[in-house]
Amino acid sequence: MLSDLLQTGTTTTNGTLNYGLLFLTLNPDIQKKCQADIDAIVLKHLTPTLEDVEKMPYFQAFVLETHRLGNIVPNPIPRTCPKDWRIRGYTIPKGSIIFSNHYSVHMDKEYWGDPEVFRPDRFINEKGEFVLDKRVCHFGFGKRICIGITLSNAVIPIFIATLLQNFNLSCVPGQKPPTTET
Ligand code: HEM
Repeated sequence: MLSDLLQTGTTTTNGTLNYGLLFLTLNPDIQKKCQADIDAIVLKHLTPTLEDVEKMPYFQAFVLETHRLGNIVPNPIPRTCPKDWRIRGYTIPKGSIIFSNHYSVHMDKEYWGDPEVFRPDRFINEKGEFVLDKRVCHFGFGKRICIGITLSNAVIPIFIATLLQNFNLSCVPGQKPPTTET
């Protein structure tokens, strides 16, 4: 059980942090806007807290966009249908293996318009507020949703906000910039 928690928790959190730092490095303007959000709320000699993060609309939008485009768990654990199930005119027979496809939801062109673009502003409304979009389903759904949500939602923003408060991230001069291709 402990090894399950360690494995599921480390690869996902580590992967999301890697993507977050990569997106910031490749998008200096977005990085500056995140730093402006952090500097407006957190005094220089203090470390950002979760309460602080809740007051940073652009930074929250940046974290959600990292989950969307990072697609750390594109095809989660398959599930077995426990009984015949009818949904929207379809019958799913008992015993069917169900695969959900988070990647297709996160990259749906019809819904997002420009899914390939890293654009935190898609989660900011006209009043400048952060708007959570439940289409970003990186933790899964329903009864078997990820049990590490609270931990990840604390670790990821605080880790990145603390780094951004103290450092600027940039590509190494004279070297090819890193790529988001795997
Ligand atoms: C960014 C970080 C994370 C992401 C994106 C993520 C994503 C997911 C997803 C998509 C599922 C499958 C949900 C479903 O089937 O509908 C899942 C399940 C799970 N996650 Fe996470 N996870 C993250 C962090 C963590 C952490 C930090 C832990 C533990 C400390 C953890 C423990 C688990 C466990 C044990 C399950 C299986 C739950 C079950 O089957 O009932 N995850 N996670």
